[in-house]
Amino acid sequence: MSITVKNISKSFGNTKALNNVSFTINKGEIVGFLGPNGAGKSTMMKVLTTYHQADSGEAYVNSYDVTKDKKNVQKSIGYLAEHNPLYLDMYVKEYLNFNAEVYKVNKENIAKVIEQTGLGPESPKKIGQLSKGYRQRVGLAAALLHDPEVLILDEPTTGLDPNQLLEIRKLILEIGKEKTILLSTHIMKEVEAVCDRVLIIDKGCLVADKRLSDLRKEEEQVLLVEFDFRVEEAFLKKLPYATNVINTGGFIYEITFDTTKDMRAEVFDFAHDNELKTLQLSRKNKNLESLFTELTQASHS
Ligand SMILES: Nc1ncnc2c1ncn2[C@@H]1O[C@H](COP(=O)(O)OP(=O)(O)OP(=O)(O)O)[C@@H](O)[C@H]1O
Repeated sequence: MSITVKNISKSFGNTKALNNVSFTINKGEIVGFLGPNGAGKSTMMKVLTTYHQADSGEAYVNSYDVTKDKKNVQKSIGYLAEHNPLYLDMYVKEYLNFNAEVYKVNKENIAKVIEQTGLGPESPKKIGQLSKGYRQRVGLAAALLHDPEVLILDEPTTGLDPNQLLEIRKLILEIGKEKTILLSTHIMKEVEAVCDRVLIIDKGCLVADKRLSDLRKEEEQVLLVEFDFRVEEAFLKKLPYATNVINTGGFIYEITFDTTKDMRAEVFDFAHDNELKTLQLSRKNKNLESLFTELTQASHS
């Protein structure tokens, strides 16, 4: 087990930032830590990196206790903070060299992390001259310098343009082949793009712990279809796998299917065979986004 969290609670004054949170992360997993603003993501990460001490509960990284064995925990973790502090006047190599000295890391690792994070062509430049995406790579390179088993990334793609975002995600996937990664975000697409599993936290409480593959399997398929005529709901229910039909207004119907097979072609053919015209047909899927909304909005409304 790379990370074990048991009943962790942490308050700041009257704010309960973490409320009895428990989860485990296996070696080699990429886990998304998803939650609205202020849900407790950064606080949890800071407990794991030993920056914050929890009020109660236990947490272990690489089997080391975060309160009793801070040194070994820190050696096991590479951390990219939300506001990644970089010295903009330093050259990339100089910055990594500085980090290697501070953390007493073998300097041979510098070339390795430059290669690993694709910083090669930019490495002779000053950090201040780099784009935000490349600055984030410098942060990642620094986090990887001591070759930690676990990487903790706090909102690693915030503020990046769409191209930089895709590149950093690709890099995270690549690094994830060798490391356990816990990454916080409020972007659901990010979780879908890079994670094996998602933990959803809301108001300090863990409200979901799901494998993305299970979530995909569980998904019901909901199609929104508009015909040129009124059709009886019971008639539409004759479609294979149809479990529910709702007329949402006019000649528009929301049809739920209990199958992973894409039913759009089937609906189109059904309309055609019954002399109906299909004016629109779209998939309104139940996915991570709807799960997130379901779990985090109930308590906000
Ligand atoms: N050092 C602190 N002092 C006081 N309150 C804090 C401190 N750190 C966090 N909090 C509070 O604890 C709660 C959880 O904050 P946290 O930063 O962990 O949330 P988050 O999920 O990371 O949010 P975001 O997505 O906005 O970064 C918030 O209500 C926040 O205001």
